[in-house]
Amino acid sequence: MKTPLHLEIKNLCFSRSDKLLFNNLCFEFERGKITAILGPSGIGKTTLLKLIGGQLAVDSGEIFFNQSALHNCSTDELYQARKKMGMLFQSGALFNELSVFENVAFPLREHHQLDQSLLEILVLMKLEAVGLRGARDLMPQQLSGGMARRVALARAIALDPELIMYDEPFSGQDPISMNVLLKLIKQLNENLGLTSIIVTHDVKEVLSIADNVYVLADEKIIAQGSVESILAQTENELLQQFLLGKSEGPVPFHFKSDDFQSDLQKVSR
Ligand SMILES: Nc1ncnc2c1ncn2[C@@H]1O[C@H](COP(=O)(O)OP(=O)(O)OP(=O)(O)O)[C@@H](O)[C@H]1O
Repeated sequence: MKTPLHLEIKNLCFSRSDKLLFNNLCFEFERGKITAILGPSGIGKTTLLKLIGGQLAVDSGEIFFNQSALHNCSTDELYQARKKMGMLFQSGALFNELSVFENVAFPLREHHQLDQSLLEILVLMKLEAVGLRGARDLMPQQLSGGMARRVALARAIALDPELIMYDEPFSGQDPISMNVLLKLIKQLNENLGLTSIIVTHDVKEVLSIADNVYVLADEKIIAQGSVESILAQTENELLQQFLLGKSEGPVPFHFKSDDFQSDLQKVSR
């Protein structure tokens, strides 16, 4: 028997400022797996994460989390579901006026009435998981970019989420920090039994840890499946251009415009 999906999106349609982003798309996220969402800039990857997290509402379509409908649930049900989701957003800034310890403690204080010793144990466990227990007393300004990202990750897992969504977790990282983060995401996924969704432009890197991949372009899913099956689609020109980052291919260099000659003739002399 097929294991029930952790998260399922059916027939999603969504527009933003009159621009159609998703035209009847379906996604399946298996429990315990890492799924990468890839696609050119502005295609709607961050928007998809916001739809899953309920920060945006679908125009039409259905979203099921643990087989419960999120697209038409009450505010309280959405709040309960969101407690099971961790998010690490691109701009996932830490609170500058709070220490590393207090940043990680923040969601625990917000959602639970814990006594101080239990709170400390939980925070130290999360910091240990990202290798930064020794940095508990530092302030965010004292951290490198990579360390700050790891503290944000410790904060994202503070409430023991089932699902974690990463938006561009590697942006601005040097190669060493990038590899540390990749390893960490994979380890957390395995050790905590998380379902992970990663939106990123770092194609090669994310394919090294992902189980499944969706590639978006032109309001559609142009490829989906295991990493192996995606890489094997050598005849899919659009996919290849995207995966290999080629400047030549189906994705045009020129923004849609009128004929160049007639445009030049219109220039008043
Ligand atoms: N608050 C907003 N109001 C209106 N339109 C928005 C808003 N935020 C984003 N958009 C538009 O929605 C589209 C999708 O944006 P989104 O950030 O989801 O793309 P993306 O694929 O994540 O891009 P990138 O890879 O550059 O981060 C873009 O055309 C963007 O201009």
